Amino acid sequence: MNLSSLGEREVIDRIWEIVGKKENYDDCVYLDRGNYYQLITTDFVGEGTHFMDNWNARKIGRFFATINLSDIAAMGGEPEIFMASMFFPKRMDLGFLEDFMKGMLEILNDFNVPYKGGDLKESRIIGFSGIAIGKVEKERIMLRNAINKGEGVYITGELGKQAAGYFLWKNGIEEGADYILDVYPRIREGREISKIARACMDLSDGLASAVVFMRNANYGLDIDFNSLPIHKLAYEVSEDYDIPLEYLATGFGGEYELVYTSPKKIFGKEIGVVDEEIGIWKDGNKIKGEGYAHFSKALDKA
Ligand SMILES: Nc1ncnc2c1ncn2[C@@H]1O[C@H](COP(=O)(O)OP(=O)(O)OP(=O)(O)O)[C@@H](O)[C@H]1O
Ligand SMILES: Cc1ncc(C[n+]2csc(CCOP(=O)(O)O)c2C)c(N)n1
Ligand SMILES: [Mg+2]
Repeated sequence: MNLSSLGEREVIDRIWEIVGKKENYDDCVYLDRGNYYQLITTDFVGEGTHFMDNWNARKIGRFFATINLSDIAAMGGEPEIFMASMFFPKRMDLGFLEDFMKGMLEILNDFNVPYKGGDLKESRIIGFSGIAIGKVEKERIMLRNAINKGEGVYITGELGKQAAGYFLWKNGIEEGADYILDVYPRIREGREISKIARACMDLSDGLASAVVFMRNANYGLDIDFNSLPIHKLAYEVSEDYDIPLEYLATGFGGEYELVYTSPKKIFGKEIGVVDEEIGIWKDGNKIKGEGYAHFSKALDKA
């Protein structure tokens, strides 16, 4: 059986079956260190899947550091150190590596996170695997499933810009790539949000995936599509290329904004409530889809 007939989530379940014990899905692993939790997260980006070798290397570096720090932000934490393993083909120009490092360090410097080394290997494609370690006060940790009935659902930033960028790029408009890479770690927002909110995740795979991942045994996110903050580029791309706005705003992902539930708004916009009624609703109809999944054929068709 090949991986595309299973899809990303099923493959991860198979991994845990082999281990024989299942860890909770969350943005970071958290370890009890006495009076705080240590947060550990790893994220990989690779050529062909997340970027192409002719894209702006400095922006790829910024993107790479951002997506790794983003998982610390989603738990309400502060990043402390960063490490990176790098894979390069022999043919690659040193200039790409130099520009990549500049971009990566720009983001790390914004949060005073020291780069502590990693690993370097020859490979057929360019790839980067990061490890970010951070910490959060015990009473401020935010978990995906710690939602409570009656809380509001909120989001930082806008949806659909990266999806729009992807389809522009796919249609020959090279600048589309810059929109895909234009993300920023919501560490400062996460720190503020964690003073009040208990449930949060970052949007790597789209808002539809938050609906799947943040539900618990009793409640979930009840989201009103018409209240979503959608980037203007998504409206334009939806119109110009005849791609459903619902898909661009909820099904593609790559925004790395924070979705959180809370008794009150701290940052961003209210988009729904925690309720027994679960889903993203548009004019009485539930929007289909569960977000971006690796190994799936969805993007090939788009
Ligand atoms: N190789 C793996 N082995 C075991 N668990 C895995 C593996 N890859 C991913 N997972 C688990 O699956 C979950 C991934 O869920 P999800 O993709 O929502 O998390 P994420 O790290 O925030 O995402 P992303 O990679 O999209 O930024 C995590 O809890 C992670 O530990
Ligand atoms: C060339 C190219 N094609 C498509 C995309 C979009 N993209 C790739 S993976 C992903 C989901 C999150 O990733 P992950 O689950 O790995 O964190 C998204 C939105 C891209 N960035 N570059
Ligand atoms: Mg995450």
